Amino acid sequence: MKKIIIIPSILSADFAALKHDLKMIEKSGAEWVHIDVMDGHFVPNITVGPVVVKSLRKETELFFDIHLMITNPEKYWRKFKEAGADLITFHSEISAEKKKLVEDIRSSGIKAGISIKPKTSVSEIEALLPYLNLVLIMTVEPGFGGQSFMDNMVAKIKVLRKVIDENNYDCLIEVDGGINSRTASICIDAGADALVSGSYIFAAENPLEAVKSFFV
Ligand SMILES: O=C(CO)[C@H](O)[C@H](O)COP(=O)(O)O
Repeated sequence: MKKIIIIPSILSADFAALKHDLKMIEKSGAEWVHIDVMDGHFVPNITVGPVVVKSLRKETELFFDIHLMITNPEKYWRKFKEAGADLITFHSEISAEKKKLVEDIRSSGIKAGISIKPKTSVSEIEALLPYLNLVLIMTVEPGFGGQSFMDNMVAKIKVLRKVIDENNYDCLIEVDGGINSRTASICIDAGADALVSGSYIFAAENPLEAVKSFFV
C-alpha cells in the first residue's frame, strides 16, 4: 500500500503558538506542513508572508509546502524560496506564463506545484504535468479553512490519477479542503497521494491525536 503524505495546515492554528504547533506536527509523525499564503486579492483573505515563513524555518526541519493563493506569484515566489520553502504551489488561474514559472521554481532547487480551484478542470493543466512535482486539487473554494468538502471534486481526482498513471508522470496529487477522517478515505480511494487538513486537526480537543488518526 502506498504511503499517503499527511499535511497539517496551520491556517486554522493559533498564530501566536505556531512554534508549539510545529513541534506537535513533528511529534505526530507527519513530515510536511502546509502554509497558506493569501494576498486579499486572489482570494478574499490575508495570511502570512515570507517573514513569517523565515521565522518558522528556524524552528523546524519539516518540509514546507507553501500554497500561494496570490495574483502575482511570479513577483513573490523567490522571497518564499529564500525564506525556506521546499515546495511552492501557485494557482492555474493566474495570468503569468505558467510553464516558465514552474521551470524557474524548479531550477532554483525546490519543487513546483500548480493548484486548481473547484471550477477549473484537469484539462487546463494537462500540458504542464510532465514538468510538475505536484498538482493541488482544491475541494473547497480557496480562502478560508473550515469549509465542507465538495464531493463533486472526487471525479476530478480520479481523472487526474488516470492521466498521471497512463503517462507515467512523476507528479503527486494533493487534495486540500474539508479533509477529515471520512473525506480522507474518499480521496485516497480516488487516487490522492497527499492530504492537507486544517480545521479537523486544530479544532480538535487533541490536535496531536487528530493528526495521528490519519495514520491508522
Ligand atoms: O487552502 C486552504 C483554504 O484556502 C486550507 O489549507 C484548507 O482549506 C484547509 O483547511 P480545512 O481543512 O479547514 O478545510
